[in-house]
Amino acid sequence: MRERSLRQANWHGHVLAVNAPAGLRRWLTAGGSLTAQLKNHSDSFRVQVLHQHVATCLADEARAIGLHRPGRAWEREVLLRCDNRPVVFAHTVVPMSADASDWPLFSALGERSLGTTLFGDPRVTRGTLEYARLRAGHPLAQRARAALATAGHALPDEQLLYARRCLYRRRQGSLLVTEVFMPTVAALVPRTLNTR
Ligand SMILES: C=C(O[C@@H]1C=C(C(=O)O)C=C[C@H]1O)C(=O)O
Repeated sequence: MRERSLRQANWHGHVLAVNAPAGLRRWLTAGGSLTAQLKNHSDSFRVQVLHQHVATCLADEARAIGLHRPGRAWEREVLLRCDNRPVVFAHTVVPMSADASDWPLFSALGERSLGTTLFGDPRVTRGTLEYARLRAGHPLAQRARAALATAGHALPDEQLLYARRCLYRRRQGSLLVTEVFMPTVAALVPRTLNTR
């Protein structure tokens, strides 16, 4: 049981349940596209693709994407960088049952933001946001730390990581986006005259 609890998070429907610091809470609860928000808080924004491949989905996301147990899914993991500093580790899964017509742009995204294909598409519906504080043993916390360490921005082991996830649907397909926010995101400042 202990092993299971370390590798799975308690996802809550209300951000206050995870007791996130105020500076993070506003990001966790921000509506609309995270990409658009981050672009408005930086002079340069980049999606660094870590990988996009077939993998076994995580234990605490199987049911969310309609699987009875962890199974194969398309998995995309990226670091979102503001002014070249990684601020969000994002993990997206699409069940293999989805076909190309459900998410026509997903497989060829490259360094384009997934958000640009979700927001503005009238066929996409967005579910409710869920929030969690990830223990150090959660696979997404481990992957986020590894990605940050590789990028030269290692986090102390005791650093708490807060995440949110949201289920998107389009035609017969589902797509689950989980975003792990780095503490540095709280220091971003809006660009008031951003004309991009
Ligand atoms: C869902 C969005 O797309 C963002 C970009 C992602 C990507 O390119 O893989 C993943 C998650 C998001 O942080 C968004 O911008 O809101």
